[in-house]
Amino acid sequence: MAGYILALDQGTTSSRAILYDDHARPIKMAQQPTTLQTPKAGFVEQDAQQIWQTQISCAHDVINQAGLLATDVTSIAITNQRESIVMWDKQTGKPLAPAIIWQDRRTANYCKTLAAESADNSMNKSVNQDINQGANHNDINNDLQYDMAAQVQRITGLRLDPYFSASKIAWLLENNPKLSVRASKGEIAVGTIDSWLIYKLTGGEHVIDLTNASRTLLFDIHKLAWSETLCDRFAIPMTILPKVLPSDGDFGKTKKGLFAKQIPIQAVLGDQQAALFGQGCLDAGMAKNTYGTGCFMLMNIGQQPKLSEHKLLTTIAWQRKISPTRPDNLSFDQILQSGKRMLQPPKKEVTYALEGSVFMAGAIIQWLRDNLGMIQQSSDVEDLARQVDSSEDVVLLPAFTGLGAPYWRSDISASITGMSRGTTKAHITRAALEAVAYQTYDVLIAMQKDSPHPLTELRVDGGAANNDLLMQFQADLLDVPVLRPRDTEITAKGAALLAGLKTGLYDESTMKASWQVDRIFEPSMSIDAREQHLDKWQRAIARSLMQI
Ligand SMILES: Nc1ncnc2c1ncn2[C@@H]1O[C@H](COP(=O)(O)OP(=O)(O)O)[C@@H](O)[C@H]1O
Ligand SMILES: O=P(O)(O)OC[C@H](O)CO
Repeated sequence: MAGYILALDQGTTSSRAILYDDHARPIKMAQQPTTLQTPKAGFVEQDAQQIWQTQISCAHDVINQAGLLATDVTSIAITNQRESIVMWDKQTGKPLAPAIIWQDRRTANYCKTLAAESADNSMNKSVNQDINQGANHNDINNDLQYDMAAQVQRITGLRLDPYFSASKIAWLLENNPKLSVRASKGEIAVGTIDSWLIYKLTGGEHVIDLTNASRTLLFDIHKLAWSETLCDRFAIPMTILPKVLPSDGDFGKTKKGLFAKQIPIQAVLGDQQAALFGQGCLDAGMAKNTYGTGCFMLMNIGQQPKLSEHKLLTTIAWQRKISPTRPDNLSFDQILQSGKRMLQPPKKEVTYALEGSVFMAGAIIQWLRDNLGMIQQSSDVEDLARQVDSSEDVVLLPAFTGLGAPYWRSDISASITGMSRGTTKAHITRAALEAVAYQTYDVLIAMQKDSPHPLTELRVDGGAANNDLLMQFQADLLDVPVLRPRDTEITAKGAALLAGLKTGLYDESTMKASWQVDRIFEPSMSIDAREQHLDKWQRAIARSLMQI
Protein backbone atom coordinates (compact mmCIF):
# COMPACT_ATOMS: atom_id res chain seq x y z
CA MET A 1 0.00 0.00 0.00
CA ALA A 2 1.43 3.41 -0.93
CA GLY A 3 0.52 6.91 0.11
CA TYR A 4 1.45 9.78 2.39
CA ILE A 5 0.11 10.95 5.68
CA LEU A 6 -0.17 14.66 6.33
CA ALA A 7 0.33 15.36 10.03
CA LEU A 8 -0.79 18.75 11.31
CA ASP A 9 0.92 19.74 14.57
CA GLN A 10 -0.59 22.86 16.08
CA GLY A 11 1.72 23.78 19.00
CA THR A 12 1.76 26.75 21.34
CA THR A 13 4.47 28.59 19.45
CA SER A 14 3.94 27.40 15.89
CA SER A 15 1.85 25.49 13.41
CA ARG A 16 3.62 22.70 11.55
CA ALA A 17 2.71 20.28 8.80
CA ILE A 18 4.83 17.21 8.10
CA LEU A 19 4.40 14.64 5.34
CA TYR A 20 5.22 11.02 6.18
CA ASP A 21 5.80 8.36 3.53
CA ASP A 22 4.68 4.74 3.60
CA HIS A 23 7.57 3.86 5.96
CA ALA A 24 6.60 6.65 8.36
CA ARG A 25 9.67 8.66 7.29
CA PRO A 26 9.24 12.44 7.41
CA ILE A 27 9.84 13.77 3.90
CA LYS A 28 9.03 17.47 4.24
CA MET A 29 8.02 19.96 6.90
CA ALA A 30 6.50 23.44 6.76
CA GLN A 31 6.31 25.63 9.86
CA GLN A 32 4.89 29.06 10.69
CA PRO A 33 5.12 30.85 14.03
CA THR A 34 2.00 31.88 15.91
CA THR A 35 1.70 34.86 18.22
CA LEU A 36 0.81 34.81 21.88
CA GLN A 37 -0.93 37.88 23.29
CA THR A 38 -0.82 38.77 26.97
CA PRO A 39 -3.27 41.70 27.17
CA LYS A 40 -3.43 41.65 30.99
CA ALA A 41 -1.52 39.97 33.79
CA GLY A 42 -2.43 36.29 33.74
CA PHE A 43 -4.11 36.44 30.32
CA VAL A 44 -2.58 34.38 27.50
CA GLU A 45 -4.47 34.46 24.21
CA GLN A 46 -4.06 33.67 20.54
CA ASP A 47 -5.98 34.70 17.46
CA ALA A 48 -8.03 31.62 16.50
CA GLN A 49 -8.02 32.69 12.85
CA GLN A 50 -4.24 32.91 12.91
CA ILE A 51 -4.08 29.38 14.31
CA TRP A 52 -6.23 28.18 11.40
CA GLN A 53 -4.55 30.28 8.70
CA THR A 54 -1.01 29.26 9.67
CA GLN A 55 -2.03 25.62 9.92
CA ILE A 56 -3.78 25.40 6.55
CA SER A 57 -1.06 27.42 4.87
CA CYS A 58 1.59 24.96 6.21
CA ALA A 59 -0.52 22.05 4.95
CA HIS A 60 -0.64 23.48 1.42
CA ASP A 61 3.04 24.50 1.49
CA VAL A 62 4.32 21.10 2.56
CA ILE A 63 2.44 19.29 -0.21
CA ASN A 64 3.77 21.76 -2.79
CA GLN A 65 7.33 21.68 -1.47
CA ALA A 66 7.34 17.88 -1.56
CA GLY A 67 6.26 18.03 -5.21
CA LEU A 68 3.18 15.97 -4.40
CA LEU A 69 -0.49 16.33 -5.17
CA ALA A 70 -3.30 16.20 -2.64
CA THR A 71 -4.33 12.94 -4.32
CA ASP A 72 -1.11 11.38 -2.95
CA VAL A 73 -2.23 12.05 0.62
CA THR A 74 -4.27 9.19 2.07
CA SER A 75 -5.04 10.63 5.52
CA ILE A 76 -4.71 13.68 7.70
CA ALA A 77 -3.60 13.24 11.31
CA ILE A 78 -3.94 16.08 13.82
CA THR A 79 -2.08 16.74 17.03
CA ASN A 80 -2.38 19.93 19.02
CA GLN A 81 -1.63 22.03 22.07
CA ARG A 82 -4.20 20.85 24.61
CA GLU A 83 -6.64 22.59 27.01
CA SER A 84 -6.65 25.83 24.98
CA ILE A 85 -10.16 26.72 23.81
CA VAL A 86 -11.90 28.42 20.91
CA MET A 87 -15.55 29.51 20.92
CA TRP A 88 -17.22 30.12 17.58
CA ASP A 89 -20.54 30.81 15.91
CA LYS A 90 -22.08 27.52 14.78
CA GLN A 91 -23.57 29.08 11.65
CA THR A 92 -20.79 31.32 10.39
CA GLY A 93 -17.78 29.60 11.94
CA LYS A 94 -16.47 32.98 13.16
CA PRO A 95 -14.53 32.93 16.44
CA LEU A 96 -16.44 34.83 19.13
CA ALA A 97 -13.39 35.61 21.27
CA PRO A 98 -9.63 35.11 21.17
CA ALA A 99 -8.52 31.56 21.91
CA ILE A 100 -7.72 31.21 25.61
CA ILE A 101 -4.44 29.37 25.87
CA TRP A 102 -3.52 26.64 28.36
CA GLN A 103 -1.04 28.96 30.10
CA ASP A 104 -3.76 31.52 30.89
CA ARG A 105 -4.29 32.02 34.65
CA ARG A 106 -7.22 34.48 34.63
CA THR A 107 -9.44 31.94 36.37
CA ALA A 108 -7.02 31.24 39.23
CA ASN A 109 -9.24 32.84 41.88
CA TYR A 110 -12.37 31.28 40.48
CA CYS A 111 -10.77 27.82 40.68
CA LYS A 112 -9.48 28.53 44.18
CA THR A 113 -12.97 29.44 45.36
CA LEU A 114 -14.50 26.37 43.74
CA ALA A 115 -11.80 24.14 45.21
CA ALA A 116 -12.57 25.41 48.69
CA GLU A 117 -16.28 24.73 48.31
CA SER A 118 -17.78 21.63 49.80
CA ALA A 119 -19.98 19.85 47.36
CA ASP A 120 -23.61 20.63 48.09
CA ASN A 121 -26.18 17.87 48.48
CA SER A 122 -27.45 17.94 44.96
CA MET A 123 -23.90 17.81 43.70
CA ASN A 124 -23.13 14.84 45.89
CA LYS A 125 -26.21 13.07 44.71
CA SER A 126 -25.34 13.64 41.14
CA VAL A 127 -21.69 12.65 41.57
CA ASN A 128 -22.72 9.55 43.45
CA GLN A 129 -24.92 8.68 40.50
CA ASP A 130 -21.87 9.06 38.29
CA ILE A 131 -19.86 6.91 40.64
CA ASN A 132 -22.39 4.12 40.78
CA GLN A 133 -22.74 4.02 37.04
CA GLY A 134 -18.98 4.12 36.38
CA ALA A 135 -17.28 0.76 36.77
CA ASN A 136 -13.74 1.69 37.71
CA HIS A 137 -13.73 4.60 40.12
CA ASN A 138 -10.93 4.14 42.64
CA ASP A 139 -11.40 4.07 46.39
CA ILE A 140 -14.88 5.40 46.47
CA ASN A 141 -16.87 5.60 49.66
CA ASN A 142 -20.31 6.93 48.89
CA ASP A 143 -20.86 8.04 52.49
CA LEU A 144 -18.06 10.57 52.39
CA GLN A 145 -18.64 14.22 51.61
CA TYR A 146 -16.17 15.16 48.93
CA ASP A 147 -14.98 18.62 48.27
CA MET A 148 -15.10 19.91 44.76
CA ALA A 149 -11.41 19.32 44.04
CA ALA A 150 -11.66 15.69 45.09
CA GLN A 151 -14.77 15.19 42.98
CA VAL A 152 -13.05 16.72 40.00
CA GLN A 153 -10.13 14.36 40.40
CA ARG A 154 -12.36 11.32 40.79
CA ILE A 155 -14.33 12.09 37.65
CA THR A 156 -11.67 13.58 35.38
CA GLY A 157 -8.33 12.41 36.82
CA LEU A 158 -7.26 16.09 36.78
CA ARG A 159 -6.95 18.93 39.28
CA LEU A 160 -9.17 21.93 39.74
CA ASP A 161 -6.75 24.33 38.10
CA PRO A 162 -7.05 27.19 35.56
CA TYR A 163 -4.75 25.18 33.25
CA PHE A 164 -7.67 23.07 32.04
CA SER A 165 -10.46 24.14 29.67
CA ALA A 166 -13.56 24.19 31.90
CA SER A 167 -12.92 27.41 33.81
CA LYS A 168 -11.80 29.15 30.60
CA ILE A 169 -15.13 28.30 28.92
CA ALA A 170 -17.02 29.31 32.07
CA TRP A 171 -15.13 32.63 32.12
CA LEU A 172 -16.07 33.44 28.52
CA LEU A 173 -19.75 32.72 29.18
CA GLU A 174 -19.82 34.58 32.47
CA ASN A 175 -18.09 37.65 31.13
CA ASN A 176 -20.11 37.90 27.93
CA PRO A 177 -23.81 37.75 28.81
CA LYS A 178 -24.70 37.70 25.09
CA LEU A 179 -22.61 34.59 24.59
CA SER A 180 -24.25 32.96 27.55
CA VAL A 181 -27.71 33.57 26.07
CA ARG A 182 -26.59 32.31 22.68
CA ALA A 183 -25.01 29.25 24.30
CA SER A 184 -28.28 28.35 25.96
CA LYS A 185 -29.98 28.61 22.55
CA GLY A 186 -27.37 26.24 21.06
CA GLU A 187 -26.06 28.87 18.64
CA ILE A 188 -22.41 28.60 19.57
CA ALA A 189 -19.81 25.87 19.60
CA VAL A 190 -16.77 25.47 21.79
CA GLY A 191 -13.83 23.17 21.41
CA THR A 192 -10.16 22.56 21.96
CA ILE A 193 -7.72 23.30 19.12
CA ASP A 194 -8.31 19.91 17.45
CA SER A 195 -12.06 20.64 17.37
CA TRP A 196 -11.48 24.07 15.89
CA LEU A 197 -9.15 22.76 13.16
CA ILE A 198 -11.51 19.88 12.30
CA TYR A 199 -14.44 22.29 12.10
CA LYS A 200 -12.50 24.52 9.70
CA LEU A 201 -11.07 21.62 7.68
CA THR A 202 -14.38 19.83 7.22
CA GLY A 203 -16.57 22.90 7.02
CA GLY A 204 -18.79 22.05 9.94
CA GLU A 205 -17.97 18.86 11.92
CA HIS A 206 -18.08 19.62 15.65
CA VAL A 207 -16.07 16.77 17.17
CA ILE A 208 -13.15 16.21 19.55
CA ASP A 209 -10.93 13.22 20.20
CA LEU A 210 -11.00 11.45 23.52
CA THR A 211 -7.52 12.55 24.61
CA ASN A 212 -8.35 16.22 24.12
CA ALA A 213 -11.71 15.75 25.82
CA SER A 214 -9.87 14.26 28.79
CA ARG A 215 -8.08 17.63 29.27
CA THR A 216 -11.20 19.77 29.55
CA LEU A 217 -12.08 19.00 33.21
CA LEU A 218 -15.58 18.17 31.93
CA PHE A 219 -14.98 14.60 30.82
CA ASP A 220 -15.54 11.45 32.84
CA ILE A 221 -12.49 9.30 32.12
CA HIS A 222 -14.20 6.19 33.50
CA LYS A 223 -17.49 6.40 31.63
CA LEU A 224 -15.84 8.03 28.59
CA ALA A 225 -18.56 10.69 28.33
CA TRP A 226 -19.07 14.34 29.21
CA SER A 227 -19.86 14.66 32.92
CA GLU A 228 -23.27 16.20 33.42
CA THR A 229 -22.31 16.99 37.00
CA LEU A 230 -19.26 19.01 36.04
CA CYS A 231 -20.96 20.77 33.11
CA ASP A 232 -23.64 21.84 35.61
CA ARG A 233 -21.04 22.93 38.14
CA PHE A 234 -19.24 25.11 35.61
CA ALA A 235 -22.58 26.26 34.13
CA ILE A 236 -21.59 25.06 30.67
CA PRO A 237 -24.51 23.87 28.51
CA MET A 238 -23.65 20.43 27.14
CA THR A 239 -25.10 21.43 23.76
CA ILE A 240 -22.08 23.62 23.03
CA LEU A 241 -19.62 20.74 23.53
CA PRO A 242 -18.33 18.64 20.63
CA LYS A 243 -19.08 14.98 20.02
CA VAL A 244 -16.31 12.77 21.39
CA LEU A 245 -14.60 10.24 19.08
CA PRO A 246 -11.82 7.67 19.61
CA SER A 247 -8.32 8.89 18.71
CA ASP A 248 -8.36 6.76 15.55
CA GLY A 249 -11.98 7.58 14.75
CA ASP A 250 -13.42 8.98 11.54
CA PHE A 251 -13.36 12.74 12.02
CA GLY A 252 -14.76 13.67 8.61
CA LYS A 253 -13.30 14.67 5.25
CA THR A 254 -11.83 18.01 4.25
CA LYS A 255 -14.45 20.20 2.67
CA LYS A 256 -14.63 20.47 -1.10
CA GLY A 257 -12.18 22.92 -2.61
CA LEU A 258 -9.75 23.04 0.32
CA PHE A 259 -7.44 20.52 -1.37
CA ALA A 260 -7.64 19.02 -4.84
CA LYS A 261 -9.43 16.06 -3.26
CA GLN A 262 -11.36 15.51 -0.06
CA ILE A 263 -8.91 13.96 2.44
CA PRO A 264 -10.19 11.97 5.43
CA ILE A 265 -9.05 12.96 8.95
CA GLN A 266 -8.25 9.62 10.57
CA ALA A 267 -6.31 10.23 13.76
CA VAL A 268 -6.37 12.98 16.39
CA LEU A 269 -4.34 13.11 19.62
CA GLY A 270 -3.38 15.81 22.09
CA ASP A 271 0.29 16.62 21.49
CA GLN A 272 1.65 15.00 24.64
CA GLN A 273 -0.30 11.81 24.05
CA ALA A 274 0.88 11.79 20.43
CA ALA A 275 4.47 12.08 21.68
CA LEU A 276 3.94 9.12 24.05
CA PHE A 277 2.67 7.09 21.09
CA GLY A 278 5.40 8.31 18.75
CA GLN A 279 8.08 7.46 21.32
CA GLY A 280 6.83 3.88 21.19
CA CYS A 281 5.77 3.94 24.87
CA LEU A 282 3.09 1.34 24.22
CA ASP A 283 3.68 -0.77 27.33
CA ALA A 284 2.78 0.12 30.90
CA GLY A 285 5.74 1.66 32.70
CA MET A 286 7.28 3.34 29.62
CA ALA A 287 7.63 7.11 29.86
CA LYS A 288 8.59 10.12 27.79
CA ASN A 289 9.26 13.76 28.52
CA THR A 290 8.62 16.45 25.91
CA TYR A 291 10.62 19.66 26.31
CA GLY A 292 8.59 22.25 24.38
CA THR A 293 7.08 25.48 25.70
CA GLY A 294 6.31 23.51 28.85
CA CYS A 295 7.55 20.09 29.85
CA PHE A 296 5.23 17.13 29.96
CA MET A 297 6.22 13.77 31.33
CA LEU A 298 3.76 10.98 30.59
CA MET A 299 3.95 7.36 31.68
CA ASN A 300 1.78 4.68 30.10
CA ILE A 301 -0.14 3.00 32.96
CA GLY A 302 -2.14 0.51 30.93
CA GLN A 303 -5.89 0.04 30.81
CA GLN A 304 -6.85 1.12 34.34
CA PRO A 305 -7.26 4.81 35.23
CA LYS A 306 -5.30 4.82 38.49
CA LEU A 307 -5.71 8.15 40.28
CA SER A 308 -2.55 9.90 41.45
CA GLU A 309 -1.88 10.28 45.16
CA HIS A 310 1.05 12.61 44.53
CA LYS A 311 -0.46 15.52 42.63
CA LEU A 312 -0.04 14.15 39.14
CA LEU A 313 -2.77 13.84 36.54
CA THR A 314 -4.46 10.74 35.21
CA THR A 315 -5.28 11.22 31.60
CA ILE A 316 -6.35 9.27 28.55
CA ALA A 317 -3.33 8.33 26.44
CA TRP A 318 -5.40 7.13 23.46
CA GLN A 319 -8.36 5.08 22.49
CA ARG A 320 -7.83 2.76 19.54
CA LYS A 321 -9.70 0.04 17.78
CA ILE A 322 -7.79 -3.17 18.45
CA SER A 323 -8.49 -6.18 16.26
CA PRO A 324 -8.59 -9.35 18.36
CA THR A 325 -5.51 -11.48 17.72
CA ARG A 326 -6.05 -14.71 15.94
CA PRO A 327 -5.26 -17.82 18.06
CA ASP A 328 -1.69 -18.70 17.01
CA ASN A 329 -2.32 -22.31 16.16
CA LEU A 330 -5.38 -21.74 13.94
CA SER A 331 -5.55 -20.66 10.33
CA PHE A 332 -8.27 -18.27 9.16
CA ASP A 333 -9.96 -21.24 7.44
CA GLN A 334 -10.03 -23.18 10.69
CA ILE A 335 -11.45 -20.15 12.49
CA LEU A 336 -14.15 -19.81 9.84
CA GLN A 337 -14.97 -23.51 10.10
CA SER A 338 -15.20 -23.36 13.87
CA GLY A 339 -17.95 -20.76 13.60
CA LYS A 340 -18.21 -16.99 13.66
CA ARG A 341 -17.97 -16.90 17.45
CA MET A 342 -14.19 -16.64 17.15
CA LEU A 343 -14.36 -13.70 14.75
CA GLN A 344 -15.06 -10.98 17.23
CA PRO A 345 -15.40 -7.35 16.15
CA PRO A 346 -12.50 -5.02 16.96
CA LYS A 347 -12.50 -3.71 20.53
CA LYS A 348 -12.14 -0.04 21.38
CA GLU A 349 -9.35 -0.09 23.94
CA VAL A 350 -8.48 2.84 26.18
CA THR A 351 -4.95 3.32 27.47
CA TYR A 352 -4.33 5.69 30.38
CA ALA A 353 -1.29 7.70 31.40
CA LEU A 354 0.03 9.47 34.47
CA GLU A 355 1.19 12.97 33.63
CA GLY A 356 3.30 15.63 35.26
CA SER A 357 2.74 18.99 33.56
CA VAL A 358 5.42 21.65 33.99
CA PHE A 359 4.32 25.04 32.66
CA MET A 360 7.64 26.68 31.84
CA ALA A 361 10.46 24.84 30.08
CA GLY A 362 11.51 26.11 26.62
CA ALA A 363 9.41 29.16 27.48
CA ILE A 364 12.06 30.16 30.06
CA ILE A 365 14.57 30.27 27.21
CA GLN A 366 12.14 32.39 25.18
CA TRP A 367 11.93 34.74 28.16
CA LEU A 368 15.72 35.06 28.28
CA ARG A 369 15.64 35.79 24.56
CA ASP A 370 12.60 38.07 24.23
CA ASN A 371 12.39 39.83 27.60
CA LEU A 372 16.03 40.04 28.67
CA GLY A 373 17.66 39.96 25.21
CA MET A 374 20.41 37.67 26.57
CA ILE A 375 20.41 35.51 23.42
CA GLN A 376 19.41 35.98 19.79
CA GLN A 377 17.77 32.61 19.35
CA SER A 378 16.84 29.74 21.65
CA SER A 379 19.59 27.46 20.39
CA ASP A 380 22.24 30.05 21.49
CA VAL A 381 21.49 29.23 25.11
CA GLU A 382 23.72 26.18 25.21
CA ASP A 383 26.92 27.96 24.13
CA LEU A 384 26.28 30.78 26.56
CA ALA A 385 25.58 28.41 29.46
CA ARG A 386 28.76 26.44 28.67
CA GLN A 387 30.87 29.57 29.25
CA VAL A 388 30.71 28.74 32.96
CA ASP A 389 31.23 25.41 34.73
CA SER A 390 28.27 25.83 37.01
CA SER A 391 25.47 28.21 37.89
CA GLU A 392 27.20 28.61 41.29
CA ASP A 393 24.50 29.61 43.79
CA VAL A 394 22.08 31.01 41.24
CA VAL A 395 18.63 29.43 41.13
CA LEU A 396 16.01 30.54 38.63
CA LEU A 397 12.57 29.58 39.89
CA PRO A 398 10.41 29.74 36.76
CA ALA A 399 7.00 30.33 38.38
CA PHE A 400 6.09 32.87 35.67
CA THR A 401 2.60 31.40 35.48
CA GLY A 402 2.67 29.76 38.89
CA LEU A 403 4.06 26.26 39.32
CA GLY A 404 2.43 23.17 37.82
CA ALA A 405 3.04 19.57 38.86
CA PRO A 406 3.69 18.53 41.52
CA TYR A 407 3.18 21.87 43.34
CA TRP A 408 0.10 23.34 41.66
CA ARG A 409 0.61 26.82 43.05
CA SER A 410 -0.80 29.54 40.86
CA ASP A 411 -0.11 32.16 43.53
CA ILE A 412 3.67 32.22 43.56
CA SER A 413 5.89 34.21 41.26
CA ALA A 414 9.18 33.69 39.50
CA SER A 415 12.50 34.68 41.02
CA ILE A 416 16.24 34.53 40.54
CA THR A 417 18.13 34.04 43.79
CA GLY A 418 21.69 33.42 44.88
CA MET A 419 23.26 36.12 42.68
CA SER A 420 26.52 37.79 43.61
CA ARG A 421 28.57 40.67 42.19
CA GLY A 422 30.25 38.11 39.91
CA THR A 423 27.06 36.70 38.43
CA THR A 424 26.97 36.87 34.62
CA LYS A 425 24.34 36.10 32.07
CA ALA A 426 26.07 32.76 31.54
CA HIS A 427 25.27 31.81 35.15
CA ILE A 428 21.67 32.88 34.69
CA THR A 429 21.19 30.95 31.45
CA ARG A 430 22.77 27.88 33.02
CA ALA A 431 20.41 28.22 35.99
CA ALA A 432 17.51 28.51 33.51
CA LEU A 433 18.42 25.21 31.86
CA GLU A 434 18.90 23.59 35.24
CA ALA A 435 15.43 24.74 36.30
CA VAL A 436 13.93 22.74 33.43
CA ALA A 437 15.72 19.61 34.64
CA TYR A 438 14.90 20.20 38.34
CA GLN A 439 11.20 20.52 37.59
CA THR A 440 11.33 17.25 35.66
CA TYR A 441 13.09 15.62 38.60
CA ASP A 442 10.28 16.69 40.94
CA VAL A 443 7.69 15.20 38.59
CA LEU A 444 9.63 11.97 38.29
CA ILE A 445 9.83 11.54 42.06
CA ALA A 446 6.03 11.94 42.30
CA MET A 447 5.55 9.51 39.41
CA GLN A 448 7.74 6.88 41.03
CA LYS A 449 5.59 7.09 44.15
CA ASP A 450 2.38 6.66 42.14
CA SER A 451 3.49 4.00 39.72
CA PRO A 452 4.42 0.39 40.44
CA HIS A 453 6.89 0.58 37.54
CA PRO A 454 10.41 1.84 38.30
CA LEU A 455 11.66 4.12 35.56
CA THR A 456 14.61 2.53 33.77
CA GLU A 457 15.02 5.08 30.99
CA LEU A 458 13.45 8.33 29.83
CA ARG A 459 12.70 9.02 26.16
CA VAL A 460 12.84 12.71 25.31
CA ASP A 461 11.71 15.00 22.52
CA GLY A 462 10.61 18.60 21.82
CA GLY A 463 12.62 21.69 20.86
CA ALA A 464 14.67 21.94 24.06
CA ALA A 465 15.61 18.23 23.94
CA ASN A 466 18.13 19.28 21.29
CA ASN A 467 20.16 20.91 24.06
CA ASP A 468 22.94 18.44 24.99
CA LEU A 469 23.91 20.30 28.16
CA LEU A 470 20.33 20.12 29.43
CA MET A 471 19.92 16.44 28.50
CA GLN A 472 23.17 15.45 30.26
CA PHE A 473 22.20 17.39 33.38
CA GLN A 474 18.78 15.70 33.21
CA ALA A 475 20.29 12.22 33.08
CA ASP A 476 22.61 13.14 35.97
CA LEU A 477 19.77 14.39 38.14
CA LEU A 478 17.37 11.52 37.40
CA ASP A 479 20.12 8.92 37.54
CA VAL A 480 18.60 7.09 34.56
CA PRO A 481 19.69 7.11 30.91
CA VAL A 482 17.99 9.75 28.77
CA LEU A 483 17.31 8.55 25.22
CA ARG A 484 16.92 11.09 22.44
CA PRO A 485 15.55 9.70 19.17
CA ARG A 486 16.90 10.82 15.79
CA ASP A 487 13.60 12.36 14.88
CA THR A 488 12.64 14.81 17.63
CA GLU A 489 9.42 15.78 15.77
CA ILE A 490 7.88 12.89 17.63
CA THR A 491 4.53 14.56 18.28
CA ALA A 492 3.57 14.76 14.60
CA LYS A 493 5.00 11.33 14.02
CA GLY A 494 2.86 9.82 16.79
CA ALA A 495 -0.32 11.14 15.18
CA ALA A 496 0.83 10.00 11.72
CA LEU A 497 1.63 6.53 13.04
CA LEU A 498 -1.83 6.21 14.55
CA ALA A 499 -3.48 7.21 11.25
CA GLY A 500 -1.24 4.81 9.32
CA LEU A 501 -1.95 1.91 11.67
CA LYS A 502 -5.66 2.57 11.40
CA THR A 503 -5.69 2.61 7.61
CA GLY A 504 -3.24 -0.25 7.10
CA LEU A 505 -0.55 1.99 5.55
CA TYR A 506 1.66 1.02 8.52
CA ASP A 507 1.99 -2.06 10.67
CA GLU A 508 3.77 -2.85 13.94
CA SER A 509 7.09 -3.22 12.11
CA THR A 510 6.80 0.33 10.70
CA MET A 511 6.21 1.50 14.23
CA LYS A 512 9.35 -0.26 15.53
CA ALA A 513 11.54 0.89 12.65
CA SER A 514 10.40 4.50 13.00
CA TRP A 515 12.06 4.97 16.41
CA GLN A 516 15.85 5.18 16.21
CA VAL A 517 18.12 6.49 18.89
CA ASP A 518 20.26 9.55 18.18
CA ARG A 519 22.06 9.74 21.50
CA ILE A 520 21.90 8.17 24.93
CA PHE A 521 22.87 10.46 27.82
CA GLU A 522 24.20 8.22 30.60
CA PRO A 523 24.20 9.55 34.17
CA SER A 524 27.74 10.42 35.20
CA MET A 525 27.46 12.87 38.12
CA SER A 526 28.80 11.88 41.54
CA ILE A 527 26.25 11.27 44.28
CA ASP A 528 27.62 14.20 46.28
CA ALA A 529 27.38 16.65 43.41
CA ARG A 530 23.85 15.48 42.62
CA GLU A 531 22.78 15.95 46.21
CA GLN A 532 24.27 19.42 46.33
CA HIS A 533 22.37 20.44 43.22
CA LEU A 534 19.09 19.01 44.50
CA ASP A 535 19.58 20.61 47.89
CA LYS A 536 20.06 24.02 46.29
CA TRP A 537 16.84 23.63 44.28
CA GLN A 538 14.79 22.24 47.12
CA ARG A 539 15.78 25.12 49.40
CA ALA A 540 14.75 27.62 46.73
CA ILE A 541 11.40 25.88 46.23
CA ALA A 542 10.75 25.73 49.97
CA ARG A 543 11.49 29.47 50.33
CA SER A 544 9.19 30.25 47.48
CA LEU A 545 6.31 28.09 48.70
CA MET A 546 6.41 30.08 51.94
CA GLN A 547 6.11 33.38 49.96
CA ILE A 548 2.86 35.38 50.01
N1 LIG B 1 18.63 24.43 21.94
C1 LIG B 1 17.63 24.77 22.75
N2 LIG B 1 17.83 24.83 24.08
C2 LIG B 1 16.81 25.13 24.93
N3 LIG B 1 15.57 25.41 24.52
C3 LIG B 1 15.31 25.37 23.20
C4 LIG B 1 16.33 25.05 22.25
N4 LIG B 1 15.74 25.08 21.04
C5 LIG B 1 14.44 25.40 21.22
N5 LIG B 1 14.17 25.57 22.51
C6 LIG B 1 12.87 25.92 23.13
O1 LIG B 1 11.94 24.92 22.72
C7 LIG B 1 10.65 25.50 22.52
C8 LIG B 1 10.15 25.10 21.17
O2 LIG B 1 10.00 23.72 21.15
P1 LIG B 1 8.72 23.06 20.45
O3 LIG B 1 8.83 21.61 20.74
O4 LIG B 1 8.69 23.51 19.05
O5 LIG B 1 7.57 23.76 21.33
P2 LIG B 1 5.98 23.88 21.20
O6 LIG B 1 5.51 22.59 20.59
O7 LIG B 1 5.59 24.08 22.61
O8 LIG B 1 5.64 25.06 20.36
C9 LIG B 1 10.80 26.98 22.65
O9 LIG B 1 10.27 27.36 23.90
C10 LIG B 1 12.31 27.23 22.62
O10 LIG B 1 12.68 28.28 23.47
O1 LIG C 1 2.41 23.24 22.48
P1 LIG C 1 3.22 22.45 23.45
O2 LIG C 1 4.04 21.41 22.78
O3 LIG C 1 3.99 23.29 24.41
O4 LIG C 1 2.19 21.62 24.35
C1 LIG C 1 1.27 22.25 25.13
C2 LIG C 1 0.54 21.23 25.95
O5 LIG C 1 -0.27 20.40 25.18
C3 LIG C 1 -0.26 21.90 27.02
O6 LIG C 1 -0.86 20.95 27.84
